[in-house]
Formats: sequence, C-alpha cells, structure tokens
Amino acid sequence: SPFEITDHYIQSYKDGIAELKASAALHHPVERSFAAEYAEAEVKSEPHEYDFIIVGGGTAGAVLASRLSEVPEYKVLLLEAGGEETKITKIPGMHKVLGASKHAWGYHTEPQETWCLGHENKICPVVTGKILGGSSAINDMIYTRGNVRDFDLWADLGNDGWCYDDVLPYFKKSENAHLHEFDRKFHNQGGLLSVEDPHYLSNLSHAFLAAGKELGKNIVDYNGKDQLGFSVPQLNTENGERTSTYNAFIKHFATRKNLVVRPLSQVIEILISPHSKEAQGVKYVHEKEVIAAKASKEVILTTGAINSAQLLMLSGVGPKEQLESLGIECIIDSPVGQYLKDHPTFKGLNYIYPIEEHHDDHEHDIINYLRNGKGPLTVPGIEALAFLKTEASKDTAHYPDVYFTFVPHPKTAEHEANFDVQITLTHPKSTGYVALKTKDPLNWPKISLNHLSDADEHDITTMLAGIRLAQHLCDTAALKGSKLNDQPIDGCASEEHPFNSDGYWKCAIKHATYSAGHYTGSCKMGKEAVVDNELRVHNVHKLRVVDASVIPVSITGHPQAATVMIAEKAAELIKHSWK
Ligand SMILES: Cc1cc2nc3c(=O)[nH]c(=O)nc-3n(C[C@H](O)[C@H](O)[C@H](O)COP(=O)(O)OP(=O)(O)OC[C@H]3O[C@@H](n4cnc5c(N)ncnc54)[C@H](O)[C@@H]3O)c2cc1C
Repeated sequence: SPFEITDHYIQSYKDGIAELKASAALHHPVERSFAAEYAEAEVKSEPHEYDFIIVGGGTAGAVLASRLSEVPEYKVLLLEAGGEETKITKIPGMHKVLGASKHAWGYHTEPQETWCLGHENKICPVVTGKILGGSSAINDMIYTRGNVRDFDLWADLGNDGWCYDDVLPYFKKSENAHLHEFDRKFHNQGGLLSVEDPHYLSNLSHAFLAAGKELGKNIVDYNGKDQLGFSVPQLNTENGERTSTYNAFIKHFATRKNLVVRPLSQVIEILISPHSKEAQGVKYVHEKEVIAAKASKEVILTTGAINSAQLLMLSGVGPKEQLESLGIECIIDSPVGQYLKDHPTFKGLNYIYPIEEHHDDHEHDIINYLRNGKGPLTVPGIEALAFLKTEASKDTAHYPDVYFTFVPHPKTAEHEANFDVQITLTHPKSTGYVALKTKDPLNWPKISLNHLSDADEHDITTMLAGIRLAQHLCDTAALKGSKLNDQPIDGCASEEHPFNSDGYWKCAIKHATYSAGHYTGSCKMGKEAVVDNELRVHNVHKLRVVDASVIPVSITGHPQAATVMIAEKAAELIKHSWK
C-alpha cells in the first residue's frame, strides 16, 4: 500500500480479529420462530415489481444477479438473509472462526449413528454461510473445478449441455488467473473472479510436495489436463485478501440502477399459484416486517443445498407425504431434499515434525498482511493438496477417490511443530437428506449426512486405504523425521484393535470424520429429479434453482468453482429464454 500503516490502523485489525474470535466462541445460534416473532405482523407489499427475484446473495446468487443486471431492461431484486462482509471477514486466516460465527446459519445434523461418534450426542455441525457472498465469504477459498469425468457423468444422466466440453467455457469466463504457470486452454485472465497462487507457504509444504514426487506422483495443475497428483492450492484471493463472489461480481457494479440488493432479508415462502403452478413472487422478513414482492419473469432460488430444499418444501414443492404430514399443501410432488451429498473428511492423522519452524508473532502477521499481502493470514492454512487413487479404487481410469489436504502447524509456545494429512472422499456412496421439522419457516431444517453408512462399506474402506496411502507418503525420505502422533483417539485403541491396526483406524474414522461443508444434490438436476437441464423446477413455471443443490454427481474436489460455473451458465440460459 502507498499509505503509511498507522499504529491505530493495525490496532483496529487486532481488535477486529479478537472481537470476531470472541464472538464466535460465545455464539450459540438460536432457532427462531415465525409464529413468535411475526404473529402480529401485517404483510406489506413491495412498491416495485421486478423481472427477476433472486433469493440468496451467496456464491451463485451474486454471480447470477451480476450477470442478469448486465441487461439494463431487467429489474433484479437480490434478497439475502445475512449481512455485509467486513475487512476482518476478508482476512483468509479467519476462515476457521467464520464457520462458528453469526455469519453462518448454525445448523447441525440429527444424531448420527455411523460417524460423528466423538461429538456430544453424535451431533455434528453443518456449516453454510449467512452473509452477502454466502459460503464463498466464509469457506477455505480453494479453487478446484473437479474432474472432466464429473461433468461427463452429469451429461450421461440425461443432462444435455453439461458435459465437460460444454461447461469449460463457463469456468473460464469468470476466471482471472494470477498463477505462476498455467495452460491457456484451461485458464483465463480478465474474468471477474481472482484465482491466485498462495501468498504464503511454510517449508513443511515443500517437503510434502517432494514426498509426493518421491512416490512417483506428478506435480500438476489440478484444474488443467490431469487432476491426479500433488499441488499447492489455487485460491480465490486477490492480493492475499479473500474475494467472495459478492465482492468479485457485485461490488464493482453497485451503482447499477436496475439491481437492488437487500441484505438482512430472509425469504420465508415462494408464492406459487396452486392452480397455474406458476411462481409469482416471494414473501420475506426484513427486521420487523413481512413483505411480499412480485416477479414478472422468474423467481430464482440460490439459497444453497440446505436452504433451497427447505424453501421449496415450505412452498409446497417436495415429497407429498412429508409435506402433508406437516399440514403443507403439496403443489408438486418432488424428491426435494432426498439426495443430499457431502464430502466426509478424516482429521485424525497427525504427525509430529521436529524441524525448527517457529511461529507466534501475531502483530508481524497483521503488518505483513496489510503492507505486503503476504504471510500466514493470507491463506486458509491448507498449504498443499493431492488428488489420488487409493488401493480401494476399482476405477481403471484416472478418477481420484480421495484428496489429501496438508495442514501444517508450526511450532508455538504451546506445541511442537506438527502437521495433519486430512483425507476426504471424493465420491462417497453414503447419501443424506434435508427434511422439514415443522412448517415454521424460521425453524431449522432436519439434516442428516449419514456419512460412512453405505451397506457395502465402500466409504470406510476407501478412507482406511487413504490413511494407509498417507502413511506411506509420510514414510518417504522427503518427510524424514516426521513421526506418527500415537496419542490414540479416545475409546478406539484396545487389546483387540491396538493403535495403528485397521480396527483402530476404522474406529478413529467414525469418531474423527467431519463434514467438508460441500453440500450438493438436494435439488438435483435430472429427468426424474427436481430440476431439468435448464435448472427449471419440474412442473412449476417461472421457478429455477441455481446453486450447489442442483449438482447431480459430486465434484472430485471442492464445489465452489462448479457453483460459479452453474450460475454463469444459468445466466445465459435465462437471458436466452427471455430474448
Ligand atoms: C467451511 C466450508 C469450507 C469450504 N471450503 C471450500 C473451498 O475451499 N473451496 C470450494 O470450492 N468450496 C468450499 N466449500 C463449499 C462451497 O463454499 C459451497 O459449495 C458453495 O459456496 C455453495 O454455494 P451456493 O451458492 O450453493 O450456496 P451459498 O454460497 O451458501 O449461498 C446461499 C446464500 O443464500 C442465503 N440464504 C439462505 N436461505 C435464505 C433465505 N431463506 N432468504 C434469503 N437468503 C437466504 C444464505 O445466507 C447464503 O448467503 C466450503 C464450504 C464450507 C461450509
């Protein structure tokens, strides 16, 4: 920065960070009730009519609002339940705190029987953003598009227009690549969404990449020709600062007269005529008011895989039996919420690494972040990735069944230097669901992720194979000196299953597996599914879903880039259909 960074300015960051951490630690999300809060409220009407109402200013919603409002004749209303990002939420190093803060919905699972056993009452958090930018404003910022085969499988399921060759131009359209090396066939410069190499890497991550090479794996651009191999992550940051889709796609166009963005506005119903089966508008709550707004062209749901399913069901689109049992008139019987996918991540593999790498200087990190856009605050702490095939894979081609996330923890006053190799399943067989608990729109939905529940044990077997592969990696000369942390997970080591036996790890997996926050599929695209290949809700007019919920086969990796691609493509489909 050309400006002098004053002590006062640095202090404002220190205070902001401390405040966010403290408020996240104390944050206990409380389930709200429409009946209690709005019983007396009259429904007011929005004074203007809009062409498009976009519900949810998150990852996809921000992209879509930006693209539709490029057409000056379209009047677009974007409604978002959460508030604004701040200079503190944009610090990449804050990602861990954000998920537990008021900027996330605070959801959790129903008690789980097959995983999450190390958590109180076997209930695990379900993290999803509640802020302009949505989950892209709170997530780990890793830019991964997925495997060529993912999209070809979408098309094979009957979704014409979604094979890899069809979607690649939309991935490229949004991208502004600032990468050390990249192939122009797969990347683009000049789009709205910045994609960068990390601005900070510790020495440990170089050793991790070298270990990959030692095993004969390639160092790859995992968004390029071949995904299998090792890499540093590509990040959605700009000069080391988080760039959410709201920041990338809307902030610069804030003066557009035809785009109205309304934060702190939670939609409680899509108004669908039971006779014409046409979406006509929405009802939303803003502060103490209940407001009805009309859309002359379309209502577009971009509320994410959990809330899009909930909102459709609250509005009469969902499994008939479930809706009727709660006293909701079923306008369209649809399998909403029944195919919820996620990526399970095992976080129980830790290595002590006695190389001197000390790190404890918070003030220095803040100054380095502000002055140079460098240092540990510019990254999410994930310093390397590997997309791999384990011995459990029956695939004959190059389809990774796991990815590794390398998370180093430098030495501090409290602990020795150590690192985690986290293992995530790319294509778990287990499937969860989102259902309604009640018909109160401010109540939380019922969520079950059901990780590791598939009958043929594909998921736990693959995770175990992933652990063994990670151990093999850590035995290389490049990571010489690293030592498996042999502190067993509570209740998992026994005479029958001693530490490091397969039995031990299977127990550990059930205790220390977490949700990656990669929710997809709850309003999936397909012929017998919830939306068609143009993302229109089957049998309802003027209503689309455009977010991660439509993804019909999970992404081999992190789903944000695919969600942005979906919104880019949807914008063109929508513009085309109203030409
Ligand atoms: C902790 C975490 C880490 C992750 N890390 C990565 C990563 O590194 N890379 C990656 O690619 N993916 C990552 N993901 C996943 C990725 O962020 C999501 O898949 C993607 O952002 C989902 O986009 P979306 O548009 O479907 O939903 P969201 O971005 O969640 O947007 C939905 C928006 O709708 C709003 N909304 C919901 N209900 C209502 C309502 N009734 N009325 C008004 N507004 C409403 C929400 O507040 C939110 O802003 C991560 C997710 C989490 C939770």
